[in-house]
Amino acid sequence: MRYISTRGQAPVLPFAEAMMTGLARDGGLYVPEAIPQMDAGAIAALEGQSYEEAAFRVMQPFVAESFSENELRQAIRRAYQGFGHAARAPLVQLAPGHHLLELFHGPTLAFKDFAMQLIGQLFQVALAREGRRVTIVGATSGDTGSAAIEAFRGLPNVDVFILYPHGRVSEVQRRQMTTPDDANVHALAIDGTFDDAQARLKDLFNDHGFRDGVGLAGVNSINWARVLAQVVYYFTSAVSLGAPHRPVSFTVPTGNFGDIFAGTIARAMGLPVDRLVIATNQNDILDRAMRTGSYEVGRVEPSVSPSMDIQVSSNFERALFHALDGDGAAVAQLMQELKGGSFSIPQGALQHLREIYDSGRVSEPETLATIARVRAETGEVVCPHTAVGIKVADEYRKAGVPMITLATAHPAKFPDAVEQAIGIRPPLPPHMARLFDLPERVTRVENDNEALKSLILERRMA
Ligand SMILES: Cc1ncc(COP(=O)(O)O)c(C=O)c1O
Ligand SMILES: N[C@@H](CCOP(=O)(O)O)C(=O)O
Repeated sequence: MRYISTRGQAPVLPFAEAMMTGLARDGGLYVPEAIPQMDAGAIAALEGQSYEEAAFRVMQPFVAESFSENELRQAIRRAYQGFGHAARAPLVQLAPGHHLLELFHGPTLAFKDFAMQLIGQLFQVALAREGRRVTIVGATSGDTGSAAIEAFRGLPNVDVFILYPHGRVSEVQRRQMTTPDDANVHALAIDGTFDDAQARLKDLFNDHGFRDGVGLAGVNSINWARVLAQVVYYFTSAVSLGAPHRPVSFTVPTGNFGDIFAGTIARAMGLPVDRLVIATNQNDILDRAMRTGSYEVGRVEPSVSPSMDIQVSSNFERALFHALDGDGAAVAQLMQELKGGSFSIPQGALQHLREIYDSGRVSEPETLATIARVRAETGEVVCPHTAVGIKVADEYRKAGVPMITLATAHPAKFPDAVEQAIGIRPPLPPHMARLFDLPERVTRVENDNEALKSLILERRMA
């Protein structure tokens, strides 16, 4: 399996290289040249298997040229052994025909752990094999950062720099990033929004001299390996509700479009997915784009679901690439137009996207009201991102097609929002009991590439 860039001008790479590279050298995102297929028999055979076995079967064709079967199995075993639930990604029924897929049983309590724990393992195999070291720089609206720090802290051949928007993540999220005392971990609070952090990260990748000099690697969902690991739970949850014998739909709280794009890959591999529903908070660029065909960047407005406070949604580029039949030049042209603030999705591509995705937007009062309603009706306490998903899912539920809403984070990561909605502060699990007692270590940085480059050069342990 070879990986190509969505902009068509970067070297074609095998899986391990695409994983270590992050952003393609032409500014695009790596995608597989072809999507491996799973027929109905292979999908049905996932029934009753462990999460680890399902992960192996789903991912192996994508990575076979880079990792042996044994390397992949070991990496998967190590990645998920620390999860707090035997099923890894359990399903809970919310109402008849509506299920929550709980993706927050990993060490940092958000769905990011599924991919980050695995790529932490795969990076170690690849780095040891090549005797290399890398400088990971990540941009986060709260959850990617803590998951990356947890996966890479203390490793001798990796420095981790995480950029988060100052004052725009929850206190639990911030402390998860600022309290680890490992010398290779650097939390950086940028003066700006998540979009600014992500733009600076892409600038670093597009500065080839700097990139090559520090061995820059990325663990945001610009990294194909992040998307791949997230494909697995679409299969395991759908199979436990009757796939491949009946279709299911998914509603996905969406920001950078990585998680829902993983669902798109599951569907392209042969999983019978009826609808993939994009759920946004008030930062609703994706919902507007689906409704109007115009992708227009607005201001990032802080919300009670801060991890989705995103306007420039990285992985939408991957969806466009597929919708444009793999025309890298056309994608590059749209991304060029985006520098001016907007582009129009070509009509054929928009039609293709609408065949796969529905979308909805949830306001702040609606998010809080949904947390309260779910608590009253089911006893479940959900995080604000999950509440956004549940509200939109309810608009698209259909008789005979189970709806699975992705519960992307644990409510204890967002105690202020949950308390505002239901008057309860959900407790942190025991392994995080000391979070509020530990000293914080963070550096404020300007929203400026030269300042950022100097800081990284000064701090890395090369
Ligand atoms: C809790 C939570 N929910 C939803 C999302 C949106 O996921 P994606 O960016 O993959 O669309 C994020 C972060 O991105 C998140 O941290
Ligand atoms: N919500 C994310 C934003 C970054 O998304 P990624 O999936 O591209 O890493 C976060 O919590 O940081």
